[in-house]
Amino acid sequence: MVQKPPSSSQQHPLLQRHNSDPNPISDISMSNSTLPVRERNNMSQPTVAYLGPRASYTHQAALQKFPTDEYAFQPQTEIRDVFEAVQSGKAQRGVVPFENSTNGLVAMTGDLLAGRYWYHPLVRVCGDEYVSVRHCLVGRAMPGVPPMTRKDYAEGDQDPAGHRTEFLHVHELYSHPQAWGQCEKFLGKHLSHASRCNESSTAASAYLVSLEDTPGRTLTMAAIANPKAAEEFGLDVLAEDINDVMGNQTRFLVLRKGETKEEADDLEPTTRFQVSIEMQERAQDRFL
Ligand SMILES: O=C(O)C(=O)Cc1ccccc1
Repeated sequence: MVQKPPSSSQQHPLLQRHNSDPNPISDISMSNSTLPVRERNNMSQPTVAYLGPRASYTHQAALQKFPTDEYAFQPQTEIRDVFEAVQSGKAQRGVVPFENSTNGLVAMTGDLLAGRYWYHPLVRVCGDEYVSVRHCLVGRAMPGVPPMTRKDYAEGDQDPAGHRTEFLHVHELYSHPQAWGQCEKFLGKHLSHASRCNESSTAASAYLVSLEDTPGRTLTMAAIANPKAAEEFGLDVLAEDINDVMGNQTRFLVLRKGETKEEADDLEPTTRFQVSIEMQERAQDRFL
């Protein structure tokens, strides 16, 4: 589980930071850049591929890690597209979500690192970045209805009926599969009637909801995403801070292409059905 402690000595071995990049493109320093920053296509700048679209948590991790005046940022639709961009050399670095403090490994990243999809033999992990994840329910607000706050939500806990009616009109929820498990209390209490649809990222789910303009449908769809995604795609925040655990964090990995095929050949392909801890151990072999 990821919980960024004050000192790395207190970290679980699987979660220790890997910030040393023996082969940096340039000096990779932290930056406090905030969204939104437009992607640039300046060929002279190294490219960072990330799980997009803009305003995803992964975008935020990429912007925290790489200075926006030195790198071009390239959103990718799927996590495997980030691996592909790094493997093919189209991007010099990749950023993917890896694990979360509330509900653990991001399965697709684990699978790709462990070799279940053995198509990216030269991709290596060369750094990491932590992002505080404060999910919101985003969609179209009823006219005049303000966002539900965490305080409203806590007060709801004391309601003997245990249920509230604010979101009965929402029938379809969209998000990245990892987000459901981080918001189970809120969803169980307010949206147990809604069906859940998996999208490639939280920001992609907000974008999808924003595309719906059929009268009578717009209020029935909502997404779990970053408030910046609501802003980016013209949606309203319907409920703030809906993650079960305050201090919810995700650790993102920075990928780069390995120097030689020999490095890759030292790793054996895994079988399809290895359990998560074995995948994590094997994934560790990919760290530089
Ligand atoms: O980056 C995103 O927006 C994602 O969808 C990945 C994710 C999902 C849940 C928590 C953090 C990152």
